[in-house]
Amino acid sequence: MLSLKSLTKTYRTGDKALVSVDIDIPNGQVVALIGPSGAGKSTLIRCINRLVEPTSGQVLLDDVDVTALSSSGLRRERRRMGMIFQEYALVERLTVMENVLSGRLGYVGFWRSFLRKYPQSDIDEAFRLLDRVGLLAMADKRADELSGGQRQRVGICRALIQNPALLLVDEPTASLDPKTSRQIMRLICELCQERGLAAIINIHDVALAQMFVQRVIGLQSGAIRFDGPPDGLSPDVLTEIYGEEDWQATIRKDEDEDTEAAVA
Ligand SMILES: Nc1ncnc2c1ncn2[C@@H]1O[C@H](COP(=O)(O)OP(=O)(O)OP(=O)(O)O)[C@@H](O)[C@H]1O
Repeated sequence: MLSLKSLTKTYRTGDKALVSVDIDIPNGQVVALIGPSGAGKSTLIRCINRLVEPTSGQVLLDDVDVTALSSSGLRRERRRMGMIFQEYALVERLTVMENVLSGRLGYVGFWRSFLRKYPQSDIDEAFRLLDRVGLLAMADKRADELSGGQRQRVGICRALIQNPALLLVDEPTASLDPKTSRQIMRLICELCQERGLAAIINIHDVALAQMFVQRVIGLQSGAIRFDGPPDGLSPDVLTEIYGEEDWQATIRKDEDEDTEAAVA
């Protein structure tokens, strides 16, 4: 379980990026974080693993107070938080397998990591994960030979091989075409369910979020304006989060769901 308690971030510039945010996310639940540019979505994700230091409030992951950890304790705890990025953050000249195994760097000792010599159990797990995401045949390809969707699958494997308790996902589909975006969202949600993993996905595409997650949190000016199931995103709610707009075309309709189920 992830609990954010009165999480607040004010940058040195005076920008109030988060204002007393309270969220509980049980294991296995995938949450989409939506909101306009500047709402505080990236800040929220980065405060959870303290890439951005919160100004006040608490982050509790399975009763560990992440906000109270020393730097060595924080390093250990970050292993339990897998991150998936918009731009994949792969090492281009390394193979798919090496990129996946780099997710284990926080666990292996200095010499093993320096020599990139991983235990056989890690290598076996990397093969299992690549098989799960449909990339087994590509294990020896260089990362720079992959498509965007394939790269994101490698990024997903690298996060999962950490054996995390939580996935922090920052705009995973922003660089992908619509079909690949759906495949990646579906994959992330399935994997979280299979592994009982909690996840927060920062996503701009409201309709895509509605298709796949059980819960949506809408941020605006650093505060939560909506927290509920995807079908609760009415035009009024979207107007409160984003401002005045014709929302009918954005809100997902039941017919879309039927089409999606038919092509899946
Ligand atoms: N390093 C920083 N220093 C000062 N202010 C910052 C910093 N990073 C973000 N901000 C401010 O904090 C607020 C929230 O920014 P944040 O990047 O978290 O929003 P976001 O919802 O992720 O936006 P986007 O969707 O455009 O990525 C904005 O007002 C932004 O200008």
